Amino acid sequence: MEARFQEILNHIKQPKEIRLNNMLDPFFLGADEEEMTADILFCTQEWEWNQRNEIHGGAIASMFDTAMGVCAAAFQGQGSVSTADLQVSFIRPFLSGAFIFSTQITSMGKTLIRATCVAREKQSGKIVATASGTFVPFKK
Ligand SMILES: CCCCCCCCCC(=O)SCCNC(=O)CCNC(=O)[C@H](O)C(C)(C)COP(=O)(O)OP(=O)(O)OC[C@H]1O[C@@H](n2cnc3c(N)ncnc32)[C@H](O)[C@@H]1OP(=O)(O)O
Repeated sequence: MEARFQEILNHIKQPKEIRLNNMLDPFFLGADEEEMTADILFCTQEWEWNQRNEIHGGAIASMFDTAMGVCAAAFQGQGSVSTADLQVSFIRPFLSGAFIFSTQITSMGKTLIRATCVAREKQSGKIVATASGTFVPFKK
């Protein structure tokens, strides 16, 4: 399973051009295949700041999209996915540092893959945001 995650992360970070997934720089920490859970780390960067030097909500939503999308693709086993919907709750501001995004695939359906994700500040373990998302295997 680790090899599958690394393959997907290398694939989405591989292009030389400036792309959002390259810039967010997700780092795989670990996964449990039976439980369909995985942890992905993001280290905050200055370009993600808003006007108060917090991480912009759009960047946080992108981290959730990438974390859950990578998990959906990895546990699905082959190919890629598209995001059908994404809901985010911003609980505490993301200040500088590292954040662990823990995804749970809650349903691996015939057409839809449903996921939830909890983001915690690495240093304190405090929950800073939660999200849910729906993903569809990419058919093109
Ligand atoms: C000029 C206009 C420009 C407009 C365009 C720019 C748009 C930019 C949009 C953004 O990107 S904003 C960034 C994304 N959103 C967040 O980071 C919001 C994070 N969530 C919160 O701060 C609160 O949940 C929220 C204000 C939305 C709701 O208030 P609550 O009453 O539910 O929470 P509360 O005020 O009790 O704060 C929750 C926790 O956050 C902590 N907190 C809040 N602000 C903090 C802060 N600044 N620094 C450190 N901790 C902070 C607060 O201490 C508390 O910790 P504890 O539970 O441990 O006590």
